[in-house]
Amino acid sequence: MALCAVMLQILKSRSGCGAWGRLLQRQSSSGVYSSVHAFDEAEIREKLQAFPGGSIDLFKQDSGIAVLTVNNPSRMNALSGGMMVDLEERVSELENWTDGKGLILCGAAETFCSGSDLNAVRAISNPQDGMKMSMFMQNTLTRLLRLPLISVALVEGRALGGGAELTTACDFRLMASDSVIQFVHKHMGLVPGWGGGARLVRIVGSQNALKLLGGALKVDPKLGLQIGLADGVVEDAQTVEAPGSHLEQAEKWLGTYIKGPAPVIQAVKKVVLSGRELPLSEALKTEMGVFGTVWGGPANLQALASKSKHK
Ligand SMILES: CC[C@H](C(=O)O)C(=O)SCCNC(=O)CCNC(=O)[C@H](O)C(C)(C)COP(=O)(O)OP(=O)(O)OC[C@H]1O[C@@H](n2cnc3c(N)ncnc32)[C@H](O)[C@@H]1OP(=O)(O)O
Repeated sequence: MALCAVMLQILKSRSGCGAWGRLLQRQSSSGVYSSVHAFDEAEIREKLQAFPGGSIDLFKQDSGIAVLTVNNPSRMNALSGGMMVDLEERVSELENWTDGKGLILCGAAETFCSGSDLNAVRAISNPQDGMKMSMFMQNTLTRLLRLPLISVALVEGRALGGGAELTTACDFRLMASDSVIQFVHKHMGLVPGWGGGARLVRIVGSQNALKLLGGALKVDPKLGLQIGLADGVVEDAQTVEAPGSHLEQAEKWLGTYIKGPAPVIQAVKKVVLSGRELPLSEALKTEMGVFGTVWGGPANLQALASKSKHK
């Protein structure tokens, strides 16, 4: 009887209508703030759209890897208000990409992102608007990190301020040899507001986060690797050792972790995501629900039929 109940839960979670299915759904496609928090998304969206320029470009590939590009090179890929809205829309598109497995977030013209566009920042430099932008960006970046895709930020050139925060909204970070990640917020009389502070603590620990924010330290690849902010270094395309462009190297690096069918890779991300975000008892239940989506599934049955050995 107990087994029947468990099976029922598995079947419910497969159809996405069980409690755990709902939990996962909520976790992956919702941000932090809603109308309950007096967050009026339409209002801030309209305000942000008054500051156009640049774009966020999405290129979904047959390989299951999408490339999301911050594109505003004349301003070192600073994020205009319009680009913030664009980013939210691209994240929505990715949430609905059933064949997706991986994501590379990069900047156009070999630099990552110089933070928010200072022209827009100057125009909305009052606490109320700042907090509304913070809620909007926290929602978007939380949803970016929660995508059922394994994501990597490819950092070339500079990732400054909000740009440094963007890098923390990916599962991994790869740095080009001359690149720098710098939380310059202190120099701007600010602290991170796009969720980058909270995420940074989880990535590098509170001691390192305090040093990076308090000192506005420049993180080069060596320091990045040392403190765990960087997960790898891409070689310059001109050097003999470099196996292709930075983007090709990032795709190859990511390829190791996304080999396999999309439902399995997405399940891997969901299990790690729930382990990262939920209390243990909830994470365990979520894991069981996700397990139910792949157990007896096509990839599982094929592997069982082929009597595979893992030598
Ligand atoms: C702090 C948190 C935060 C938030 O929560 O909103 C932010 O992100 S505020 C923004 C933080 N970022 C900055 O303050 C970056 C300021 N810019 C620089 O330090 C430099 O421009 C740098 C290092 C990115 C590049 O220096 P470089 O000498 O190589 O180039 P230029 O300075 O000549 O830059 C070219 C061109 O881009 C414009 N630019 C660069 N960054 C921004 C930006 N964030 N917003 C708007 N415009 C930006 C720069 O003004 C130049 O324009 P030009 O018309 O040619 O003078």
